[in-house]
Parts: sequence; structure tokens; C-alpha cells
Amino acid sequence: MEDTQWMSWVEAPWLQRTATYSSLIRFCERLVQVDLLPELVTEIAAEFGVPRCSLVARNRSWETIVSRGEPLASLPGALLADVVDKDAAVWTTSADDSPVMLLPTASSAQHVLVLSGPRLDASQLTEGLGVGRVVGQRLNQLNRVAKAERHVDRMRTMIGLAHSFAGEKDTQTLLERIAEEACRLLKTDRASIFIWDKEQKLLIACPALGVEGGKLFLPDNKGIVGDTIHGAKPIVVDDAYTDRRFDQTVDKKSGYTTRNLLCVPLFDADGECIGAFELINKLDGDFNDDDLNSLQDFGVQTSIAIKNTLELENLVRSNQNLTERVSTGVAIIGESESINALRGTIERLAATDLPVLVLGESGTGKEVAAQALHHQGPRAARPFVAVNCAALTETLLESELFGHEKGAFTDAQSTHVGKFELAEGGTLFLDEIGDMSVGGQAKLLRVLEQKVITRVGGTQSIPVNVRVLAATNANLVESVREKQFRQDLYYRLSVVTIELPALRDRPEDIVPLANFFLKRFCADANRKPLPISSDAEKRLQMHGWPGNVRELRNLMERVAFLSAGDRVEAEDLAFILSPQRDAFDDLSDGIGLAEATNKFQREYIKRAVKRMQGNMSDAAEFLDLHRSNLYRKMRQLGMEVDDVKP
Ligand SMILES: Nc1ncnc2c1ncn2[C@@H]1O[C@H](COP(=O)(O)OP(=O)(O)OP(=O)(O)O)[C@@H](O)[C@H]1O
Repeated sequence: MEDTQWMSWVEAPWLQRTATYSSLIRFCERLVQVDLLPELVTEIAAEFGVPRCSLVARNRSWETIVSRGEPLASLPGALLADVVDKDAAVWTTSADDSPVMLLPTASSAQHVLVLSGPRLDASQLTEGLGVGRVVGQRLNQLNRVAKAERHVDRMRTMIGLAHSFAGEKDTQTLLERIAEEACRLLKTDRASIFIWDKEQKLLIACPALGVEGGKLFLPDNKGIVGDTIHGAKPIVVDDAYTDRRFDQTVDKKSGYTTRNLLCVPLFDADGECIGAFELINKLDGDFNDDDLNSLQDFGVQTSIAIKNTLELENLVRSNQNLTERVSTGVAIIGESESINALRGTIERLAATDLPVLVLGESGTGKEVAAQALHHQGPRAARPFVAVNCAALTETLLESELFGHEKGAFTDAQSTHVGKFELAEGGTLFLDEIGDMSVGGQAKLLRVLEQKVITRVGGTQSIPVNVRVLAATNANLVESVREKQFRQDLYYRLSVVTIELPALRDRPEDIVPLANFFLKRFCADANRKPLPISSDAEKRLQMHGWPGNVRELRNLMERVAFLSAGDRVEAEDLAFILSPQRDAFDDLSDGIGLAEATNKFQREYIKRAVKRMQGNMSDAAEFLDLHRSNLYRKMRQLGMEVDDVKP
């Protein structure tokens, strides 16, 4: 190492004060230390002894980025372009004869330094070229640092957002936050996230900033967003009003002016487009590749957020439905002995997986009983799926129950999952089973025996774990006898049978049911719960209820919406309960008035005693009679106490 020679930076010969360009090199050395653009132009102005130094850049037109002193009133566009293209400095005089020097920087963003001042001389071009080069390098460096910082900021924001997904359960709030962050980070005026409702062919903007209520619905085939989702590609628009794809309706409505925009599609985990993310009006210049990448990152987070929160919302909603059902809808209302007994039976059966056949007239609450069996049992958290067998032809029923593969038949344009699969882990309720075709019965029987289904047009056997409940208002035993219903299927379905009594046979349930429905419908009609007067109660109890509980429910719905008073009076029901529909149909059979009146009185007393569960004193009070007068009246009508006791 004997030949080793050292030289420090300050010893370099071209740095000696006497050396040509030594001061330029020292100046450039200082320039690379400067971090802020205002300082940079101030230093340069001082070095060249000029009052004005600006840094300009070409966007759509030439713009001043930063300036020391008043910038030139108008920038010489053509000359600036030449400076960049030729990568050459130029000294010239401006319109008012003051000297100007334009220096190329060779920066990636094509900046040019513009110097002007009376003492500026063409001999300074050499020095100017050197300074321009150094400034260009410094700008590239600063740009890289700013980009890296933006990237870090972006990542931090993304992590922050991902973190907040856990705490934020409401989609709207979360989307608003994402949009706000995107505006901040990408220096944009507005941001909207669109969720695509493919079925309704709608785009739902949330948040739709500047729109009253924050929600905006648009047809999915219009505007830039429509093009973005259909093309599944990002779109950048620099000048919205000259772009024919831009739909000006929203601007017209809101009074806002869209200048430029950037829109990216949103995809779910399967690559399906689920919406779009749009940024409007970048605060400085046009949208660039960096903005595009950032927005795509935001897009990924947004898709996750939408999926998570929507799933959560669905869960919450179905849970709420469930709770609501358990507390109201599935509640079996009634105080009669038969309904009390039914509640006990359901409680015992709910815990089992036994098939149950629910019998009863139409509207007696067979589906309510089936739902109670489901919701009180271990399958409650899984789906309850109801199928009305009477409403479907044999072919449709098969595809409805077991599903079909794409192309299985002419209309099968896509794969369809059947009700058995949908009810997986839960309960399938086959309503009106008595109306199922014989072919359908055979297929159902096979599934019940083998516990596997095959979709129509498919070959794969899909195992199913479903509890099957069935209901009918037909006499199935009779149907079996007449060979309209398969006996083997009947035995499979009717391991346990429960029968719902008609409403006319349990008059004590009428008032509790009426109050229950009235309360529910008054809430729907936004009015206070209406009490029922005792006259109206009597009127309800005297009706024959051929349509059973459904008829009562419908009546209460009309009362809640139509009656004017604060209380339901008998008159409110009179116009609804038509006398012809009462139990005394045979009044019109030509019997005399006296006999008809007797018949009516006998029936009325019978119902009153039944309503009072056989207590004669209560029945007399109900009928507004003294107890002894009731007995006398009964004797007159040829009635025995045993005839009337339930
Ligand atoms: N005990 C009950 N408690 C509360 N609501 C009931 C009761 N029974 C019936 N309902 C209500 O009455 C209406 C008819 O009941 P549901 O549909 O269960 O009858 P259904 O016997 O299955 O009728 P269908 O034979 O026409 O299928 C429903 O709105 C149901 O909520």
C-alpha cells in the first residue's frame, strides 16, 4: 500500500477558487441539500442575481409550480416546449424587453426553470445548464421521496381502514370513511363508491357526496361508472365535458362541475365486478398512474369492506328476523285448551327430528305451527324453507325441490339450487302436500329414504340433512284410500300428526288473537294500539270465522288502517263482518222467523257458555242475564245444560 494517494473533496483542483466553474460546483453542491422548492428557487435567483425565478411544468398547459418574485404574466409555451424537446437552455428578451432565460432540467416531469431580471446575460447560459441539470436530479429525488412517503401513508391508511372494519358494522359509515380517506390521500374533491345491484340494473352510490340524503341511484348502463363496470376496466377522464361517455345529469341536478375523474371497478373474491369507486376533480392537475394504483388499492379494501359488512348486516338482519319471529311471528297466540295442548306438543316435538304432518282447515295456523317446531328446536339457526306444493306443476316442483343444472331443460339458463339444498341443516316445510302429483310423491319419497338429492340434469348425488314437515287441509287418509296419495309416503310424513282446530271451535282464542293482530297492524299504520270495546269483542266472538285465523288477521288489518276512532267499536266491525258469512247460513232456508230466532238464541247461548268454559254464572253475565233467567231461557229453547257445556 505504499503507492496510496488521498484527495479530499475540498482539495479537488476544480474546486479551487481560481478554477473555472468552482463557484458553480459549490453552488450545485448546496442545491442538492435543499429540500423545499421555494428555497430552491430563492437560492437560484440569488445566485443569478435576478429578482424572478420560477419552476414551471407542462400539464395540459404550462403552469408555475413555485416562484421567487412575481412569475411571468404569460409563459412562452412554444419556447418552453422547445427547451424541453431540445434539452437546451435559451436566453431571450420578453415582450417588455427584459431578459429571460429558460433552463431545461431533464426531470421526469419535464420541469423548466424560468429566470428573468435586467442583469441576466447570455453568458450565464453555461452556468444555467449546469444548475438546471442539478435541479432536475434533485426534483426527481424529491419526487421519489414524496412518492415513497405517499406509499407509506397509503399503506398506513389501508391498515387503518382494515383495522376499522372490525369495529365498524354499518356499511354506509364504513364506505363514507373509505371515501373520505381516498379524497384526503389522493388530493381529490369528491369520492363515490357504487354498489352494483345487477338484478335491479342499478348503481347505488354510497356515499354520494353533495346529494341530499347521501344516496344516489343510477341506471347501470349510463355514464363513466356504467362503462367501468361493464368493461371491468378503469377509466381516466381529463376533461369530463368533452368526453361523450360522461353523463352530465348528476352535475345538472347538484350544480356541481366535474372537471376530471378516475373510476375503477370493484371485484369480489371470485373476480366478479360488484361496483365501482370514482374520484372526481383532482385538486392539482390530472389523475396519473400513481393515483390509479392507489385507487385500485382502495378498491380492494372497499370490496372486502362491502363483503364483510353486508354479510354482517345480513346476519344481523336474519338474526333480528329470527328474534322477531320467535317473539311475535312464531308465537302461537291463544288461550284455549287445544292451543295450550298444542304448545306443549310442539315444545316436545321441536327437540326431535321426527317428520310431522300438520293437519287443519285453511288458515288455522299450520305454517305457524311448523315455524314454531323449527324455531324452538336445535335447527333454529339454520334456514326454514317453505314450499307450496299446490302451486307447482310436476316438472317445476322437481326443479324447485331438487334444483337443476345449467342446460337441464330449455329455460335452465343457469344452475338453480333447490329448496332441499337451501334448507341444509334446517327445516323444509311442504305445504299443501295433498296436492303433490303422484310423480312428485315418488321422487320425494326416494329423497326422504336415501337422504340424497340429484339436481335435474345432474349426475352427482348431494347428501342433504333436512327435517321435513308437511301440512295439508285435505283428508290424506281418504286420498290414500282413493290411491291419490302414496301410502308409503303418507307413513313417512305422518310419523307424528298434529291437528289445528278451527277458530270457531275455540272462541276463547278470538279476542287474544284479535288484540295481537291489532297491535301489530296499528304499529304498521303508525297509530297507538287500539283497545277493543266489549261490544266489539262480543261481535267478534259471535262470528263463524269460515276463513279461520287468516280471516281474523285480515279483518284486524283493515280495522287498524280504516277505523277512525280511538277504540274499536262493534259498528267498526259491522260493515266488515258480513252477516251472510256468519254461522247461521240456514236462516235463509225458509224457516219461519220465530224458529230462526230460537235457533240463533240456542247457538248464541251455546257459544257464550263455551266461551266461559262452562261457567254458567259467567255465561249469564256475558249474555247480560241473571243466572236463573239463563236457565229459564234454556228450558224455553229446549236446551239441556249438558248440551251446552264444552
Ligand atoms: N295461533 C296463532 N297465533 C298467531 N298467529 C296465527 C295463529 N294461527 C294463525 N295465525 C296467523 O294466521 C295467518 C294464517 O296462518 P297460516 O298461514 O299458518 O295458516 P295455514 O293453516 O298454514 O293456512 P293454509 O292452509 O292456507 O296454508 C297467518 O298470518 C298466521 O300468522
